[in-house]
Amino acid sequence: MTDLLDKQTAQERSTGTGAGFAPVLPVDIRACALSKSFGDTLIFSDVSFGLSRGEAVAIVGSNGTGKSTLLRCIMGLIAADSGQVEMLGTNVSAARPAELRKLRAQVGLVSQKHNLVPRLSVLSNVVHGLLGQHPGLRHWSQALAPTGSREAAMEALGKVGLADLANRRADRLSGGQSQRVAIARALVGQPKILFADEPTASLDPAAGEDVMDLFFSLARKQGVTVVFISHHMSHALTYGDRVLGLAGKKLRLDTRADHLNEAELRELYD
Ligand SMILES: Nc1ncnc2c1ncn2[C@@H]1O[C@H](COP(=O)(O)OP(=O)(O)OP(=O)(O)O)[C@@H](O)[C@H]1O
Repeated sequence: MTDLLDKQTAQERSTGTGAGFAPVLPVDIRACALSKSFGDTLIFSDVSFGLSRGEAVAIVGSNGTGKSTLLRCIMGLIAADSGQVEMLGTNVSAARPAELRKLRAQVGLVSQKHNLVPRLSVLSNVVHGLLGQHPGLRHWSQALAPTGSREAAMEALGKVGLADLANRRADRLSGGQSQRVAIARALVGQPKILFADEPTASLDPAAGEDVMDLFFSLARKQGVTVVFISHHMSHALTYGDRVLGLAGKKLRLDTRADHLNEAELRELYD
């Protein structure tokens, strides 16, 4: 579980001071002894960790070690076979559908394939980020959305530097622009937790760096707790406060990023 040092790291970042005693922050995510198999194939077992408010944690590991599966278990998109997940004080594993919907409205996701609706405008795609809070047709298209929602979506687009592309169809964007729209969509509802599954996988190195910088500067400004999967060791060490490593069907690593170097991280892949 999260130690006091990790809590102080998150607090130091959120206050920007790094000085004095930090109050203990709430634990936003607590995973306890999670195990998951698909059929007869065990993916991982006995995975436990906790994340404090405002912490950024990178999940790393070789292909197929179960990083995405772990993320989906934490988010309650699939059920773990055993163990428990608590998110923002709700027991995800035992939550009723209405509780899960309420929880998901406080959570944002940026995935590898940004999953925009291609034939809709950029602005409508960002308005979709409010569907968790306002289910229904009014938040399907910007033309139907209430003024407040349209304004929130425009503000989010402004933060990612794409306000001037609000009316462009999403399928006319470059990969980097699409991923920025996906970030705006994830942030528009002011989530408490952001999940990102290899957010730079489809981008060239320069665009990937830009997207990571933008994603983390916005997330940190808003004090959001971030869980991200990355195959880039430098990203894990630069943007994560902590690194969780999956290998051999177990959580093999749970270490502060500033206590790790790339060579140590590479050992996880041997
Ligand atoms: N719905 C599913 N049904 C059966 N097997 C699955 C399912 N989803 C994932 N798997 C398997 O579980 C294992 C872990 O997959 P997962 O996508 O979680 O790994 P990963 O670490 O995220 O991989 P990568 O780094 O390649 O993205 C893989 O062997 C995958 O084929």
